[in-house]
Amino acid sequence: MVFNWFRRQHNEPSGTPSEDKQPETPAVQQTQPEPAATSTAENATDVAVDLLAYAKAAYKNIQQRQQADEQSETLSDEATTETSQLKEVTETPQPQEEKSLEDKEDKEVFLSQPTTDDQTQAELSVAPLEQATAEAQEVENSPSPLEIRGDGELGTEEGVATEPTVITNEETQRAVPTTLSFLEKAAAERQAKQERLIASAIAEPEPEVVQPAATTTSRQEQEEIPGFAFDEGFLWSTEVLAAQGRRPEDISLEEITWLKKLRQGLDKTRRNILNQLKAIVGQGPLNLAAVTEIESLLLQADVGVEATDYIISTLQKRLRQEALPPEEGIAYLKSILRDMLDTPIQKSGKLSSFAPEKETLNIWLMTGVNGVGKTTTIGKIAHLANKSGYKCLIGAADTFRAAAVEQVKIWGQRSGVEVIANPAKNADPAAVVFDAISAALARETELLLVDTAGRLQNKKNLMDELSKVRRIIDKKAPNAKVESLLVLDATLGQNGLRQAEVFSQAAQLSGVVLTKLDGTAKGGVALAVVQQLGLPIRFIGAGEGVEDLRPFSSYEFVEALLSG
Ligand SMILES: Nc1nc2c(ncn2[C@@H]2O[C@H](COP(=O)(O)OP(=O)(O)OP(=O)(O)O)[C@@H](O)[C@H]2O)c(=O)[nH]1
Repeated sequence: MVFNWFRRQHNEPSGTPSEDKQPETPAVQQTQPEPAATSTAENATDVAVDLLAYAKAAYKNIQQRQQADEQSETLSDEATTETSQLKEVTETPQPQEEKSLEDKEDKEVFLSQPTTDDQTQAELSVAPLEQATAEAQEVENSPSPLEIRGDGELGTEEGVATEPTVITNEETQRAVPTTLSFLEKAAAERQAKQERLIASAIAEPEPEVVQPAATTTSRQEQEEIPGFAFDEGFLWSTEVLAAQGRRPEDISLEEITWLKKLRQGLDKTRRNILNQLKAIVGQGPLNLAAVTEIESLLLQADVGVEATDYIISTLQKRLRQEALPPEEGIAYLKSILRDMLDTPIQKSGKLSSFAPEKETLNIWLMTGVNGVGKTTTIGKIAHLANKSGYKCLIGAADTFRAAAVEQVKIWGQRSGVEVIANPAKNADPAAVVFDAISAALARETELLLVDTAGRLQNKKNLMDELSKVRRIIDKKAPNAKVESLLVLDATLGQNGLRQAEVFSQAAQLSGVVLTKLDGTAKGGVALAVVQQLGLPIRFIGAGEGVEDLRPFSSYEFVEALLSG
């Protein structure tokens, strides 16, 4: 079953994701951690233990999938090597001076009847392959130095522990009589080595001193997935996914990597505001000094005046009713931010997950000024679409700048998606859109991503061009589901929002993509976007790589911004 990266759930066998399987905005509210005031120290420990067990299970699953992938890769590599070696030997038997003609004939006969039981001299010609299989088996059979049992404890299998056997070439050679012919000697050596391998495969390692589960497991796990540690970032990411009702077996390496990246991107903003906010909201109703301090913290984080005012007044209302301990105050603040981020979607009555509709032509117009990451975003969305099983196409309608077409073509190659472009210089963007829609209809494309020009002389030109493109779409694909997404560079803060206002008048925008959250961006700009533009954020980008973009989740974003 294909994983739908837009909806973040598996597609049904029909290819259509089940809307009912998981709530659109996953059970965040219900699964929010209990407020500190009502939870006892004991159940806090229980929650921590549960989360640790959950994280371990998720890590183990990722690990197993990685190993399975590696094994299948190795096996297919081996199979390829085996086939090519056999082919080579069969097709072009190399004459060897020291071997008799008889030997060579034997070899050819054996290769054409590889299942014979008798060990002929010719068998040795495939020894490396058999050896490889035996070695693979050895890896499979040999116990890992420290096993995690089903009960989560660490231990070894029952039985007498013996030192793992190390086989040296010298030892193997010593066991073989020297009076044998070269080929016989090789066969005997191989046999001896195999016997030693089998013996070592069932040998037990020295019993380990059992360490406390958490520390030993994490150390072992750290060693087992190269470059992917069972660390604080992993724990935080799994906690965020657990809170959204995800099962440990469904969690992928990509999701963890993404969440860690997002959190890292917002690290600076979080460090700048979190502790101070905690201290202020934990002091009861906000006095003037507290209001001024929160205001300055939020404005520095690019939240913008409008959104800052809203946050403070909503917070104040609650704090006047009851005093909240710091943790609970932050939990309440998080809920305000989530509500703000989700409001545009709720108002529009649309689904909170944003995905192309299957078996329908979806046209997503990507707009935004040059340099904000529009082309990169198109490439990343195309990659997500491809991975999620959608038929995707890109229309290179940013003809204003010649290099833009070339750039989008490169992203098309990177994401494995075809690009429709017009080679003529300064081609009419509407004509490119026309061609792209024709191609999309002919190929039953489900998602057509259209790159549009951002750098036009003035607002009127921009408006004219975008309206022309919309007219073509309405005429040529009246049933298509059209979205117009504005790409905004988060590092530009309030300046970016001013550009956004121009586009929102010109392009009938339906959503925003926020890019470069991995850089110097202050995450608060997301709140300014929804408050000032009234548009939902649909995707966020946090890096230049093809995997560095994901559908926006208010829950994940706010956790990355405000969880300590
Ligand atoms: N750090 C970071 N860089 C990004 C991100 N998205 C895009 N970029 C970089 O921003 C630069 C501009 O990106 P483009 O995709 O070319 O932007 P554009 O809006 O298409 O602009 P033009 O190419 O001029 O049309 C490139 O160097 C990208 O690698 C992001 O999420 N994080």
